[in-house]
Amino acid sequence: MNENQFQERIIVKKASPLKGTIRIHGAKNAVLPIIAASILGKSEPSFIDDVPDLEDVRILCDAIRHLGGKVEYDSETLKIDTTSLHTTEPPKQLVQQMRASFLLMGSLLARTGHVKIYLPGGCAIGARPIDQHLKGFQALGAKIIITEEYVEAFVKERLQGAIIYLDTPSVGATENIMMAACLAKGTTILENAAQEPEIVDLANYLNSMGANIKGAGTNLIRIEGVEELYGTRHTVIPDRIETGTFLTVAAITQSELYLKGAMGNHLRAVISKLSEAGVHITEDDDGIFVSALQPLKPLQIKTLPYPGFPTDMQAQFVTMLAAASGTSYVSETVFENRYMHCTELQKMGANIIVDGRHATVIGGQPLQGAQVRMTDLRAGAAMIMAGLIAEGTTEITQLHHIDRGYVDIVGKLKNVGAEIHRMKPVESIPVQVLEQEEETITESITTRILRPTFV
Ligand SMILES: CC(=O)N[C@H]1[C@@H](OP(=O)(O)OP(=O)(O)OC[C@H]2O[C@@H](n3ccc(=O)[nH]c3=O)[C@H](O)[C@@H]2O)O[C@H](CO)[C@@H](O)[C@@H]1O
Ligand SMILES: C=C(OP(=O)(O)O)C(=O)O
Repeated sequence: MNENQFQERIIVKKASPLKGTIRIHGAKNAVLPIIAASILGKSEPSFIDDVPDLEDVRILCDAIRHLGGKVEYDSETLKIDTTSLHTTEPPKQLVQQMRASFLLMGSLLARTGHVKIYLPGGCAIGARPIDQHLKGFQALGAKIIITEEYVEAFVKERLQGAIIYLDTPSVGATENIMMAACLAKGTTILENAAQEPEIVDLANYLNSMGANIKGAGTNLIRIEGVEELYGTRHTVIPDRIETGTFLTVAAITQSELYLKGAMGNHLRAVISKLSEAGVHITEDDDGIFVSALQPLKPLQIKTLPYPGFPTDMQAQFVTMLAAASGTSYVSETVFENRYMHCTELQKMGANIIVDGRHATVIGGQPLQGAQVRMTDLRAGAAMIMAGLIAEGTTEITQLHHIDRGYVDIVGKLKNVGAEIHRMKPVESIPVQVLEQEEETITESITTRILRPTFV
């Protein structure tokens, strides 16, 4: 018995070409800021539709409940009522589980004039400072105290509109400052703002709550502060990273898939790179059809803020390129420590050389099934992709990473023909069983413990 059996894990086997339809869920990175923004609604609940059932969503909803909000989740609709709040201190243990929890800062500060929030956790893909968020709040007139563990911010009356230039187009800082500025007195101009589709979705939600935001989706956002915001109804955009992930799954397994609900407009850089690699993609009003029946060509990729190539697709592309015929070059310019999946891919036989922010992927080396870990969320998807083309069986642990951001990825892949199962960890084995079944123990325990939790 190997030590992995004491952990929950995904077992994946080499796949024949996959075929069928995969439904794309609402975007994690859109719904999280929207949940944080719901705090700004002083009257009427918000109804958020197409909310993916993800661990990050559950954690943020728990944080809202802790603050005094009422949250219900039914049939992918979240009802959030934040008309009365009773604390401005989100709980440490929830905040430290995820990066997006820090987005509670802008909305709590604007709504109540105070917030005390612990420094956020999340995927270890780089240092991930919060200086641009704080710079924005200070410009809006907040007094800030920072310790090694938490940040506390106060404002006497209302925040005041300001001109804020972001040193780097941070997604989270743009969202946090945009939320805070909605209730500030006067006009805020946010320069060098991030332009991601999730920012546009957040601005649409805020505007429908009564805010006055113009320019979201460009690098200059103008926010006229209003007196009050109220709950509203909003549908979350489809997840472009989940879509991109399944596009690369199709590419690496030489498959044909239809991604229902996917929106190509948010994925121009990814679709363009896949086309360059020889993958055929057609879009219609309901989704994206991908056909990858030719050998993959190598690529050069550089991750950049939107509309550039997304860092959240880098791990999946590196894995796909390990199966291409030729050498690819990848540069990661957004996060300084986002190649941990390469070490795991190397265990499977991939020929990848990492040098600082650059990775050279020498494609075409056959992969072998191995025991590997998910080192972060997207690396988790990358491990599954590698398992789908590796000879034999791949066992993947550290599944909490994938649960943060993909709704039932195992079930979705199984539905299109993949041999993939999620296994519960082995429970402790009674000594007498070990003694009685000495001869047949390996097989009987293995059969008992390898029961899939999803069928
Ligand atoms: C919940 C969510 O939406 N997460 C996404 C969001 O993360 P997140 O909002 O954390 O990412 P940012 O855009 O803020 O980070 C981009 C870069 O800016 C730097 N930075 C950021 C803030 C700051 O105050 N100072 C600073 O220097 C970061 O270290 C990083 O190098 O955008 C990232 C970049 O597309 C994605 O990978 C994440 O999936
Ligand atoms: C890095 C990611 O998320 P987060 O910012 O929540 O850690 C991601 O979605 O790939």
